[in-house]
Amino acid sequence: MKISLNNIGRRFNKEWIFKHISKEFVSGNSYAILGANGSGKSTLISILTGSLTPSEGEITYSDTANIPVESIYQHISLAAPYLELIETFTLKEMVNFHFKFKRFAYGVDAKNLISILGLGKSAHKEIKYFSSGMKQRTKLALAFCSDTQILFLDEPTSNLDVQGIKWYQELVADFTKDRLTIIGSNQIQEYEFCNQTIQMSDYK
Ligand SMILES: Nc1ncnc2c1ncn2[C@@H]1O[C@H](COP(=O)(O)OP(=O)(O)OP(=O)(O)O)[C@@H](O)[C@H]1O
Repeated sequence: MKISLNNIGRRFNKEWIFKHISKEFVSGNSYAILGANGSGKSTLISILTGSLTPSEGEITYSDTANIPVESIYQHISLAAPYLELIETFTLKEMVNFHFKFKRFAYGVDAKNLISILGLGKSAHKEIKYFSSGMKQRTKLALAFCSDTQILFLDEPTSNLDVQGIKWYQELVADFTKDRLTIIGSNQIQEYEFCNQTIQMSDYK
């Protein structure tokens, strides 16, 4: 899988957030999109996931053939602060619902996903009663454990404690092989495994 950006720029009203990004993102690699608060990391991720259009430039997705932007959602997983879980579902219902649309990664099923999460005791608790860290773990586990070629993580360790960060790093080791992983971050512990970095300040 390859995502190609050709001279991409995005503005909101008259303010250009970034300009002239030309870059290829290729499976088997992990990319960290880095920059200060408000520098445009989440905006770039929204363009890469196909949920926001660029103001200028072209984005193309290709595997064995080109994939139209309207279909790319089938190939991606995303965990991000602005992506909400369904609060009235229990954890078990949330997992079952998510995997109506995505397949489980190799070797994972609903039962051991909840065990990977370490939330077996909360399987029948509604998400609205979860702490912010429990919600973040749930978002991450759903994204990592889906059988998708592209994994997007925006601020993946927000709300995680020290143990949670270690748990996140174990998921990275277990579930990013052969995938295209793209992380929006300004925390080293989230992206130190990435072999490529993109600095938003280079595109102002
Ligand atoms: N829908 C929108 N309308 C207007 N401005 C927007 C919109 N979305 C984002 N912006 C602006 O774009 C800029 C980049 O925001 P973005 O959320 O991409 O930054 P970020 O690098 O992800 O920040 P953070 O590290 O704080 O999450 C900010 O100035 C923000 O106000």
